[in-house]
Formats: sequence, structure tokens, C-alpha cells
Amino acid sequence: MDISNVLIEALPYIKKFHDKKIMIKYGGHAMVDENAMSSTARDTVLLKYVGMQPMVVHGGGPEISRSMDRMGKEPQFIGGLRVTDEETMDIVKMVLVGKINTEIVSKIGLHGGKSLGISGKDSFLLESSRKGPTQIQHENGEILEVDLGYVGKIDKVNSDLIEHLTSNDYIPVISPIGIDKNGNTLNLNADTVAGSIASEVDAEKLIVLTDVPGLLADPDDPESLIRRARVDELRELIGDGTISGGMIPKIETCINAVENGVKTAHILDGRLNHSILLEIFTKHGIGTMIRE
Ligand SMILES: Nc1ncnc2c1ncn2[C@@H]1O[C@H](COP(=O)(O)OP(=O)(O)O)[C@@H](O)[C@H]1O
Ligand SMILES: CC(=O)N[C@@H](CCC(=O)OP(=O)(O)O)C(=O)O
Repeated sequence: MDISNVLIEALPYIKKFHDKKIMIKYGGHAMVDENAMSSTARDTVLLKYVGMQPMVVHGGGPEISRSMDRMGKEPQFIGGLRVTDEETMDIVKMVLVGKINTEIVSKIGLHGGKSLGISGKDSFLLESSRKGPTQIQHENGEILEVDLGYVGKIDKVNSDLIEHLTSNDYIPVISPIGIDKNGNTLNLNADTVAGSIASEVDAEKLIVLTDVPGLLADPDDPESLIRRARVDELRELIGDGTISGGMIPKIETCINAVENGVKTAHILDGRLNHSILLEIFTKHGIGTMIRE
């Protein structure tokens, strides 16, 4: 396509999304290498410079698991959530806050954006409490109660800090870590964090970057992309098992977000260069778009 046509196709979206908040959830599975991270950071900076207010919640599950392996600890997940003892919580903090957050912030800076790295502990952004005992079904059908340890659920989002940062032209980069009323650190699922903050700040879009082209009708067939879906259709797909594993918290997050004011939620392949730009600035977009 001619370069001038590309720019003209983008104009309605630049106008429509001017000053609008765009929440980008950058999943660990989409952080395939330095180039992919750099490209995502550059796209985020571009959104800022054309007048939007982007913000990033990052994950890092695979990197946390690799660090646990190196330290001789076996990662364990229940219902998509990491069983988190005290030592694991330290590893989670070290990887998310100490490594991934600073890498994203510096890449945004290198591309000319102003960015600040924070976690849910800063300014009590993510007031949380321990999730407590969770029921799971054993292979033999028995229902067991397990404690996920320092895994939290979000009780309240205090978004003042985010509003200050975005209105002063900063791109907030947020680690999915919460704080309880005694000041303890809790491990939160990054999809849930992105959705909760997106609703609280009235984001226009929630963009979830992962390692599949979008929601698939057949999880083994990347060609079976579902381009658009509404909440009731998604509930059916969860019920019949089409949506499973890590995709369940993602879709539940998207459903919650669009039911709580976010206009559209999108699941995209973050490994694909410029997937964010292709979604926002082209007529047909890419990935799966979810509406209420
Ligand atoms: N219907 C489906 N369509 C697409 N992916 C699915 C579906 N059901 C399950 N999945 C799985 O969900 C995964 C994405 O979730 P997850 O691994 O938690 O990603 P992330 O680390 O990016 O948050 C995909 O890699 C895929 O294996
Ligand atoms: C409670 C819980 O499971 N927390 C996650 C936090 C990181 C995350 O969510 O990363 P992705 O987005 O890459 O999956 C974890 O420990 O892996």
C-alpha cells in the first residue's frame, strides 16, 4: 500500500482515540526477545506522540518460572495462578520489579518516551488481600482445598497516581504486585491487574498481548481465529471447553472490562511486529475484538 494511503487510513483513528486511555497488557509469552520488547516499546511511544494516553501492565510468568528452576524450586499453578510461598514471592518481586519493569521503562525511554515504573504497592495503587483457600478437583474426582499462599485478589484500585502520570505525559509501566492492609506484598495475575486498572481509569481499549493470533475456535489451529466476539458468546465458549488454560483468566478479564466501561478489549499476538499499531490504526484491525 502507498505510504500516503497508510497515513490517511490512520487519520480517523488518530482523531477518534485522541486523549483516550489505552491499556496495554504485555504478557510474558509475548516477550520473546529484545527486538520484540523494543518494538512493543516503540509502538507504545508512538501512541503517546499521536495524542493517546497509553499505559502498560506487564507480566513475566515464564521468566519467573525460569528463575525458580535455576533456584531449584518447581513452579506450580492452580487455575492459572502461581502457588506462591515466601521465597517464591521474593523471586516474583525480583523478576517483575527488578528486571522486566526496568527493561520496559528503559526501552520506552530509548525511543523518546517519558516513562515511570511502578508496582501496585506505590501509592496503594492495588489494595489487595490474600485469595485464601481455593477449591480444585483432583484426578480422582475428589474436591480438595489448597492455599495459594501469597496470591492476592484486588479489593480496590486507587488510580490517582496513574491519572497524575498520564496527565503529565508519562507512560506508567505497572508490575502486577499488590499490597495488603498490613503492608505485605502479594502476587497478582497480570491480566486481572490490567483489566481492573483499565476499568477504573475508563480506558477506551484494553489490548492483551500474548502468544496466539487471538481467540481460536480450535486452539490447535492458528487459522481458526475468531475476529469478533460478544460476552454471551464467550461464556458459551468457556462452558464448552473451547477456551481453556491461561486463556480463561484473559477472557474473564476482557468480559469484566467491557462490562465495566472499557469500550473494546482485544487479544493480539504480541510476537508479531507492530501488532498494536495494526489493531488501532487499520480498518479491519487484527486479533480478536471483544464487545459487551
Ligand atoms: N481457544 C483458545 N484460543 C487461543 N488460545 C488458547 C485457547 N484456549 C487455550 N489457549 C491457550 O492460552 C494461552 C495464552 O495464555 P497464557 O499462556 O497465560 O499467556 P500469557 O503469558 O501471554 O499471559 C495460549 O498460548 C494457548 O495455549
Ligand atoms: C498470581 C500469579 O500467577 N501471578 C503471575 C504474575 C505474572 C503474570 O501474570 O505474568 P504473565 O502475564 O506473563 O502470565 C505469576 O506469578 O506468574
